[in-house]
This record gives sequence, structure tokens and C-alpha cells, in this order.
Amino acid sequence: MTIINEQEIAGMPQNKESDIVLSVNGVSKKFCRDLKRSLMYGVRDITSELLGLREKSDKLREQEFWALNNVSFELRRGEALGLVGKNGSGKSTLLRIIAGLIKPDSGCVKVNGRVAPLIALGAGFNPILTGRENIYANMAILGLSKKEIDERFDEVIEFAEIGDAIDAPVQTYSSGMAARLGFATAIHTNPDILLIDEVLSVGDIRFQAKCQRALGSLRHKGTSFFMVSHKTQLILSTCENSVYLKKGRVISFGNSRTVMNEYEKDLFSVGVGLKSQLFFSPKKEDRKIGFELLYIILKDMNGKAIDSLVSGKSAKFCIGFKCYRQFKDLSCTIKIKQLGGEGADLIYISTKNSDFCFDVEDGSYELKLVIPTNILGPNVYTAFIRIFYDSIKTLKFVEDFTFEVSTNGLMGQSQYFQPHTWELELLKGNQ
Ligand SMILES: Nc1ncnc2c1ncn2[C@@H]1O[C@H](COP(=O)(O)OP(=O)(O)OP(=O)(O)O)[C@@H](O)[C@H]1O
Repeated sequence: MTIINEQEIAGMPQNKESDIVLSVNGVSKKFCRDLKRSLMYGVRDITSELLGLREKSDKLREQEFWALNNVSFELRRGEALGLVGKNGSGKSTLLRIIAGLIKPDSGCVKVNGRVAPLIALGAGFNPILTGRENIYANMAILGLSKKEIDERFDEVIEFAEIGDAIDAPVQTYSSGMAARLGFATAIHTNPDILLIDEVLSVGDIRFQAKCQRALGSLRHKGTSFFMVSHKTQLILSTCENSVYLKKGRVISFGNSRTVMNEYEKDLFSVGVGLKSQLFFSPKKEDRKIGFELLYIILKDMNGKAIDSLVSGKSAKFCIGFKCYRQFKDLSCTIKIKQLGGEGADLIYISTKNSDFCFDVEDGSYELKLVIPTNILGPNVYTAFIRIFYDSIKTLKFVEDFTFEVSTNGLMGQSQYFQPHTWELELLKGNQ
């Protein structure tokens, strides 16, 4: 595990015991892959616990695995801590343990204050109770008195914007409505710690913006966040520090930018290098519109597929597609930015800007963007590709074609490759 020097962490309060609102110490949790076996182990464990025979075991039984393995970190008052890791790395399990929904097999979680979970929104609701009843039940579980709930109730329903549905059973709600109510309930408990599991991707854009504002004002009041997100941008803009989990273990903990770099390098470098090839399986709707995107591949100038680009070298960005009818004025735009990088696109290329819009008939095609010199420095990049016709009608877009640019050793620390030649002239006056 890499722990980034605390002095390096910008804006992080100094390590005072009273500042720590959440401390996770050596937490491990095992699960069983086989349901029948899992039930059998469960019954055995409960029986031996009742008989006082159960010992905490650090051994795995058949089909068991560690979903979390000796996880430790701390969250300070007012801090936003990100939690990243590939699918299945144990993020939700960790949040569920912190929220007290499941027990760890070993280790402990110390919480100093009130924890409000925004986990699988709406999941905490009882479906047969009404929205109103669920607000009371949920807020009471989080430790609010009846009087406190009465005082906040109107604000909760105003925030949730679910109108008369407040007196209907939650099982009649759409997932968006349940999400609104879940969010409104959690933030109005004035939590010390908010556990957020990809919550901001739920609901329409206007509601997401409203959630962002509400979260901003909670942070001003000193609430600490522990948030899971697969969105690099969100983690970097919200969280000073992050935890990177891999197969249940903490790989690094500290400054978000450093942690995200490590995570993304792992995610996209897959050992020897990221294979920059995307193949798409045909979808029903593709046949309906008459356009099927087949693949996106990087190739060298001889047409051989390559895994990454090299700074200063030539390459082709190849997009394979199949048309089932005629399309006039087919166009493509490619926007490239550094993975996890903020701000504007580094490169924007459009067939329109090169007057290269074309008509296609029924058939298979490969559109090649020929790059005589790759100016990008060594790093991982992501491309947004859009294919459209008749100037504006989108046929397909691919949001995250990720590729790596490596160096042949000549680039050093340079961010871009400047195509160049050198000249030496002997000046006459010096003769
Ligand atoms: N109740 C359970 N019984 C058995 N295995 C489980 C259980 N809950 C989670 N797992 C397994 O534990 C591992 C960690 O799961 P978890 O949901 O915590 O991962 P995650 O990082 O949140 O994944 P994602 O990003 O896909 O949400 C996975 O292999 C998952 O299949």
C-alpha cells in the first residue's frame, strides 16, 4: 500500500485525534461464491456463536474469498475522501460495513458522529410504507427525535419534489422519485459523515445539479464525505484525498491526484500496456437506423494493429462501420483529452474542418484518420468519437476510447512532441 506523505496533502487538517470522524482499522470481510455453501456456513457460524464456540477465523473455507482484506484509513472532519477501484474491488461492501448494514469478519470501524448512507438510493425504504412513513422511519434510525423530524419534514418533501406521492407507498414510486426522497432524507439529517455511492448519477440533470449544491452547502457546514465514483473528474474536483481498493486491499491512500494516477495507470496499462482496440457487438437499434459501428483500432502505416501510439511517430486511427442504407454527408469528429485531465480538449479533429464529408452506400467501410506525426507526449488519453450525417444527425458516439501514448525514449519529460528538424549554417561574416 502506498501512503502519501501527509505533509503533501494540500488543505488537509493536521492530524488531531478529535478531527478524525471515521477510522477504519484492519477491516476484513469474506464472502462465499456458492449460495448453498454460504447458507450452510451462515447457519454453522450462528450456531457456534450462540454456543460461544465461534472463533474469528482468518482462514478461508471452500469457495470463500476476501471481499475486503485488512483495510485501514481515516477520514477527518470536513474532508471529502474518494473511494475508487474496479468493479468488484469491494467498494460497496466497505460502505455497507461503515453504514453498519453488515459486520466485518475482523477489524473495526470507529465513527465519531452521525453517518448517513446514500447507498443504492431508495434501497433503505420499506416499499409498503408511504413516503411520509419512510421519512420518519429513516430519520429515526439515523438518530433524530420525532420533534426534530417534524421540524425538517417540510424541507425534505420540498427538496424531494414528489408532491402528492408522499402519501403513496414507495413501491409505486419510479426509481427517480425514490432517489430524490432518499437523497432529501439523508441530507436533512445533518450528518457528520455522508456515504455516497455513485449517487450523483441518479436523477435528471437539474436534480443532479440541485444535489451538487446541497452537497456543497453540507461541506461548508463541515460534513465529511466518503464517496465512491467511477468518474475521475468528479473525484478530482470534489475529494482532496482518495483510497484506491484493488481486490479488497488498499493499494494507495492520500492525495487524490496521485491516487487517481496510480489507479488509472493500473486500470489502463494492464501490465505491459493497454490494448487500444474496441469491438462492438451489433445492437437491434443499429439495424433499425441502418448503421453499425464495428470497431475502433490503432494501426501503423502498414495497416498492422498496434496497442499504443508512440510520440513523434506516425499512426492511423481506424474506425470500422457497416451501413445498411445510403447516408449523405457522413462526418466524424474526434476529441482527445488526457485521461483524468481537467479542462479543454487537447485535440479536436473533424472531417468537416478538412472538407472530408462523404456519402456512403450499403456496405462495410473503414474510416482512417492518418496521423503523420503524433504530437502527444507519453500518457493515457481518452477520445470522444462522434459519427453523424446531414450535418447534425448523430448515428453513434463513443465516449471513452482510451489509448496510451508511449515514448521511444527521446521525449524525456516533454508533454508534447514538436515535429522538427535542425539546421546549421556557417555564417559568412565569421569567415
Ligand atoms: N452478499 C454477497 N455474497 C457473496 N459475494 C458478494 C456479496 N456482496 C458482494 N459480493 C462480492 O464481493 C466482491 C466485492 O463486491 P462489491 O459490491 O463490494 O464491489 P464494488 O467495488 O462495489 O463493485 P462495483 O464497482 O461493481 O459496484 C465482488 O466479487 C462481489 O461479487
